Amino acid sequence: MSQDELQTFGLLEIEKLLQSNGKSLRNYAGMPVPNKSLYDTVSLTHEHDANVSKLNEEQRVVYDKIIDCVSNKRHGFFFVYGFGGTGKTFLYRVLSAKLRSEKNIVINVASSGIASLLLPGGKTAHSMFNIPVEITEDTVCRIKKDSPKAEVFRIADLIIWDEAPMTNKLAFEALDRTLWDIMVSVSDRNKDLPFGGKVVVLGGDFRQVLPIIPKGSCAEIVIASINSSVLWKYCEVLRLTKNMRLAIGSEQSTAQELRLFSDWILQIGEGHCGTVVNEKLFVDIPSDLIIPVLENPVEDIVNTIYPNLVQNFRDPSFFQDRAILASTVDNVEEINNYIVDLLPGEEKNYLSADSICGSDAYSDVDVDWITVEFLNQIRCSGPPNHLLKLKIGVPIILLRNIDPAGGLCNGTRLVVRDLGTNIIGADIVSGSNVGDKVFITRMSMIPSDTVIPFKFQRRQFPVSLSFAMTINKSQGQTLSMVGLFLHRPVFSHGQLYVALSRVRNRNGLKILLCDEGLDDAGRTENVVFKEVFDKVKF
Ligand SMILES: Nc1ncnc2c1ncn2[C@@H]1O[C@H](COP(=O)(O)OP(=O)(O)OP(=O)(O)O)[C@@H](O)[C@H]1O
Repeated sequence: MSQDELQTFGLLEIEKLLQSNGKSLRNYAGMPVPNKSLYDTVSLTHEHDANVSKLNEEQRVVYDKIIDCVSNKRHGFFFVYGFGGTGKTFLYRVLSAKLRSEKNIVINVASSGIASLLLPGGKTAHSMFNIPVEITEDTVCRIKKDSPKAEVFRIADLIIWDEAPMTNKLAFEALDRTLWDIMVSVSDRNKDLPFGGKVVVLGGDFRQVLPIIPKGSCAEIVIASINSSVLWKYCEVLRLTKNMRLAIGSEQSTAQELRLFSDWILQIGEGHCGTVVNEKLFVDIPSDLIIPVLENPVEDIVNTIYPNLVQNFRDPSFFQDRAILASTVDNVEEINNYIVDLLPGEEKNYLSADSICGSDAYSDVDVDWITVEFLNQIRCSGPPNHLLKLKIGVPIILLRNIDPAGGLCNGTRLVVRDLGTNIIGADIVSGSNVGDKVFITRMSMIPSDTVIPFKFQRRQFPVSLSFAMTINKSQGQTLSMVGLFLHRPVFSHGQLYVALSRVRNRNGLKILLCDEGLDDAGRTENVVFKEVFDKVKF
């Protein structure tokens, strides 16, 4: 490589890092800029040309509408509504390749870290748009109008936001206000348009888990969804209904079997199958999917999903593609602790350092009363527990986005290889960087749990065991073997659908039902807030 090529290569790498943080070399006076486009326009053109002809009719309609808006500099707000496998990601990739090959700027984000890894140059929406964790009707994103990030949004041609239904509508409204503010200074014509006149494409599936509202009622959760937002009236819903995952590759008989399975899951997602008893919806589970309870339900599901655990435990691929899912954190912890105790090897216990945050005044809480021991006992969603029990060879899941570009985000699964005093070595087993060896250090985490009336921080490794995980945590994961532990039935919209749709075929699914109080053992409760579908207009 010549000196010039080397310099261009180095500058492009720096520019990529800067752009992933919403900045650019152009924002720093005196810095040289690469004399080539950040994207390899030739290979993007090839990628686009190879895939555009494969788009099915529905995908083509969406593609044409969006390209038309961007090419003619018209605003547009779309929702691409399709269940898993209908080719949303494929479509986003073709769109991004087309526009980037023509030097347009495309911002790809997703609500979760896992989904963002599937998008070209994807980031989580919260980090890309600096959306505050605590959000109200008046919130704006933390982006200054004269900042480099604002400049990127000013010139962006398309924003794609995947898995939109799981994000609170207030986050989209905050982005709308922020873009309005940025764009209105460019042209007055933007002042009456949503998102300041940008072309914005949201995507996802309303059958999946909706925004989390701690202890929220059906009405509260439906009202927090994007399709209850004031912005929704500007949105054009574009539907994808053809399952492309099944359409390609499978033999006829297998495809037929897969289709039946996929249709059953969709019916469950929409609340169209089952029996209503006392205003609750129950679904019959086919007997061949049920794990019989012999004595101890935990032992029964572990033996089914992790057969010959102690012998297979050293096989690096054993944990790669399987997990037990449960609806509550208590059940998840019970299963994880049961398994880790069974395994051979020295156990290492890591304790967190917990402390009350800053000098915030809590008018209704006596801070002196809050001891460290009390903080240690708090178990909340987000940070790990005070005590983390690990052994070499166990699977863990990340609880924070550490390095999304390196495949380390909230939801990435790993297998522990080294347990140091201040560092954990692990191999990535899911997502875009499978096989990479990484090191994880402790970090301070502040729970955003609004049920706790004060703020505290926990310094701990941002991981938990992942033999079992909550259904909500599994959204976005693809597994080949799933054991669904329904000791307590699901309690919120979309959970049963998400749990059942983690596997690609029926052979990979087993369900243990032991809902206390249910007379009929072959059934489980399903929760579907049908109101959320009523608000999707076509
Ligand atoms: N038009 C197409 N031609 C060929 N293959 C396609 C097409 N559309 C999608 N696929 C393939 O079908 C599979 C499912 O598509 P994709 O992952 O884009 O769906 P999705 O809607 O994003 O699903 P999920 O929500 O589960 O991620 C992928 O393997 C993808 O490459």
